[in-house]
Amino acid sequence: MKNIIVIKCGGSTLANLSVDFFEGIAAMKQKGKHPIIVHGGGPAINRMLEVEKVETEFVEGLRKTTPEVLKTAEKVLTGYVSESIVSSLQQAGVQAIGLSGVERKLLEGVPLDIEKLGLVGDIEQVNIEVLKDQMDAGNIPVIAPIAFNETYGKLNVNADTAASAVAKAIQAEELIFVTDVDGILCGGKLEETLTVSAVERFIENGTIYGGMIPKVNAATSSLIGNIEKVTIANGNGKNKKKDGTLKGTSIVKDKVCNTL
Ligand SMILES: Nc1ncnc2c1ncn2[C@@H]1O[C@H](COP(=O)(O)OP(=O)(O)O)[C@@H](O)[C@H]1O
Ligand SMILES: CC(=O)N[C@@H](CCC(=O)OP(=O)(O)O)C(=O)O
Repeated sequence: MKNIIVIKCGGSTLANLSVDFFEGIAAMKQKGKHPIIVHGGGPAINRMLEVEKVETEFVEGLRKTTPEVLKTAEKVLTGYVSESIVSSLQQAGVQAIGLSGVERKLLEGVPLDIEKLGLVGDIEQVNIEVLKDQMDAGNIPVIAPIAFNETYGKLNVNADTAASAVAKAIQAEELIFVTDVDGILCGGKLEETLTVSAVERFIENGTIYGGMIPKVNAATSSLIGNIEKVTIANGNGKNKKKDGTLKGTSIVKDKVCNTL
């Protein structure tokens, strides 16, 4: 679909998102773009698990998910986090609707490795009709990364992975990861544009680590089909271009060498 922009709001930055940020999304819609939000909520899940005295562990950037952890993750993501984004968008003057990935099988998942990660999924299919129906009704979809699975019922999905799957399936023109840093930093300096192979080198030499790894992997895997531009930017709103769009790191395809 034309003019679709998928915006992934990282849990790291949700508390810092300003009125200005949500008004920016409302302005996008008023200009004829179709924003879709996919959100995380890792820190909020951590806080709730602490209150509930449930232990949690990350394996290669992914939360090992027992049935108990899944219950809490779902409650936090589809409840508190989703509702606060929906209400902020509505305060900015646009209609929004919270959707769990389970809703009408919006996100269909497959377990990655039950033994190692428990109920953690990758996305096998995105049923974009669910999104189209909401957009046709004038609503901005706000998606929580819980996927449906026939065997296990529900799976916990990394929100960067979910955003990338949604962007690819709906053929978005742009994917933006909003996080708590200005973009990809190298020696403290912001890299404004990086090619896929430069990103791979940065992972190899340790410049990119931790939570940035699933994000850049999701970013590079999105650079197929319609998506020409993937940006990683800060949600604090301090880093803006003259036209009001967020400044950050753009990840672009490697130039194809013409060997003829
Ligand atoms: N090269 C890098 N440049 C910037 N941040 C990096 C880099 N490598 C790792 N990071 C880390 O990635 C974090 C963002 O990922 P994460 O915490 O998972 O955010 P989110 O919740 O937004 O998905 C940053 O806060 C930073 O600690
Ligand atoms: C499998 C897995 O790790 N799921 C994540 C889902 C939320 C998420 O990805 O939130 P951020 O965007 O804040 O990282 C979790 O349970 O924390």
